[in-house]
Amino acid sequence: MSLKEKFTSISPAEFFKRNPELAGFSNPARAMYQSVRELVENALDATDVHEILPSIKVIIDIDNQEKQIYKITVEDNGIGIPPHVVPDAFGRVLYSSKYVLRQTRGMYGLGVKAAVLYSQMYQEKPIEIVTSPVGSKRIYVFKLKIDVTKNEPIIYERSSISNEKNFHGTSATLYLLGDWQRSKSRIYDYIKRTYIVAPYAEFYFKDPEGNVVFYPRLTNKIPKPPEEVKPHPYGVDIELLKNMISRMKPTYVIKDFLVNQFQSVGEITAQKVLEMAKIDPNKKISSLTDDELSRLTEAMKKFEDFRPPSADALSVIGSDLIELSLKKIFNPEFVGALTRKPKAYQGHPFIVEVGIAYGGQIQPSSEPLVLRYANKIPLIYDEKSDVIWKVVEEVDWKRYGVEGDQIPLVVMVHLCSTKVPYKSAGKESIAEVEEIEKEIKYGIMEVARNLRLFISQKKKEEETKKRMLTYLKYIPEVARSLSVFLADGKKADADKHSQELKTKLFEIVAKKLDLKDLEEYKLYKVEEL
Ligand SMILES: Nc1ncnc2c1ncn2[C@@H]1O[C@H](COP(=O)(O)OP(=O)(O)OP(=O)(O)O)[C@@H](O)[C@H]1O
Repeated sequence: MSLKEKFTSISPAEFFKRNPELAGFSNPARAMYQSVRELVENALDATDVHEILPSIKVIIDIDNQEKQIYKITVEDNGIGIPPHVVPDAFGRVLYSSKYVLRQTRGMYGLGVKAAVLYSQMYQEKPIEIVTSPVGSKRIYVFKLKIDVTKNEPIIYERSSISNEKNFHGTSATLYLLGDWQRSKSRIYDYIKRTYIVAPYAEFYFKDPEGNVVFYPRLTNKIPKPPEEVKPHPYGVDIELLKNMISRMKPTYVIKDFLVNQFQSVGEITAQKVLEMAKIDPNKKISSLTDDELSRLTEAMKKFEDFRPPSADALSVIGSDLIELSLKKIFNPEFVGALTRKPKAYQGHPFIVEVGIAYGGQIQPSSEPLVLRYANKIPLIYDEKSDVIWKVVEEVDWKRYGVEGDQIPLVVMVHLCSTKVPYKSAGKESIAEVEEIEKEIKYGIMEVARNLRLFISQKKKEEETKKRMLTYLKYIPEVARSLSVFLADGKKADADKHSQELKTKLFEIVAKKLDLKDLEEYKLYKVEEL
């Protein structure tokens, strides 16, 4: 037995090739779903974040029936990709344009590369990218794979053609070992739920069985795009400080550095923080010792008077769009939505939005249908381990008037943040961060109160209607008896009195019951009641 270990290091590409499940590629069905997701999310980030109304095409074909190899193409009308970055964007793990403080669907610089790695593990065709940046006179075509050991792209083909029609956007085609039957419902769900929060987008989807679904654009109103922001002092650590300092002029003095490079720090605040950290405000950043950096980090965390992190980096969906979509998709009786005020956790700003739909054509079920979203991405898998599910499950829906074993209830929650605390790189569930959990709870309670009002109003109306219908049965009889009494045996008078009395009695009862819509009842025929 040897007591010696052999040490080596591996590249990030090798790491994710060895552990594909960490990025959501645990089996052919999940891999197929995840690949569609990564491509669609990149397509949306390339459009709505840049105020382009998205037109997105997703086409899945079977490429080799026997081996179950599928061809997945996603095409967008986004900003396109400059040709010199295409190889790295698709062929170098942890290469991204999204490592900035701004809300985007992408975060890790991994998604599409994880799909390429999985793709090349079970079949030989490279990924094909066709792209043209906005205003470009050429359309660029690339075919590439990833050199797993070196974590760099291997380019098989690079060419370009003239861009006659001013096309801008990107089309990416991947071949991969998949399982359509087992991923079908999730992929359909994913596209539909993506559309629910992006009704300003249009989606064309063709599945490998040849079925086509088209989701039309419902509105041209596109939510305000997120802006890039500076870091907030509550979010710093020693490494972040060192990293920022290494990219600055060495002669920069620490006070100016704090004021100019962070949000929520003015001259006076900087002065106070530096006093707390016992650092000379005029000291050059390049000469700060490790000990001083550590004291500074602590002071920044402890200082209580910073303004909260700016929400400019966030882009909400908005309550009107949420309501519009829930109405259109579920055709409910009640719909309500709200966007909460910005809050922060660990220096990261976040906003929670909630939408509730109830009744109408919603399919009743023993549990509410929970639609979870993070930075506009629908989360489909791992529902039960998500903080949103936990909060919805803890709500006592009976308190809000939702009763019965089968309830027609949809609860949608959207969390947007510059840093969504996902539980894994596959981005399927959100961790339990106390501040976020609270916001979700308050958001749901607020909309649910309107639902309670609606339900109790509806109940009252139903009860009133029942009572009215009961009175309607007696009115003709009472009117007839009274009219005979008033008419002293004259038949013509009796008929006249009866008619007048009926109208009068109807009015008295309706007034007493505070009925608004009388026309409905006038149409009832007593014999039918
Ligand atoms: N359709 C597209 N249009 C424009 N740029 C794209 C497109 N697809 C990919 N990119 C660029 O390639 C980069 C890498 O994409 P990738 O999916 O690997 O990671 P990401 O989206 O940055 O993060 P994540 O791993 O969280 O998805 C993106 O940051 C983006 O700049």
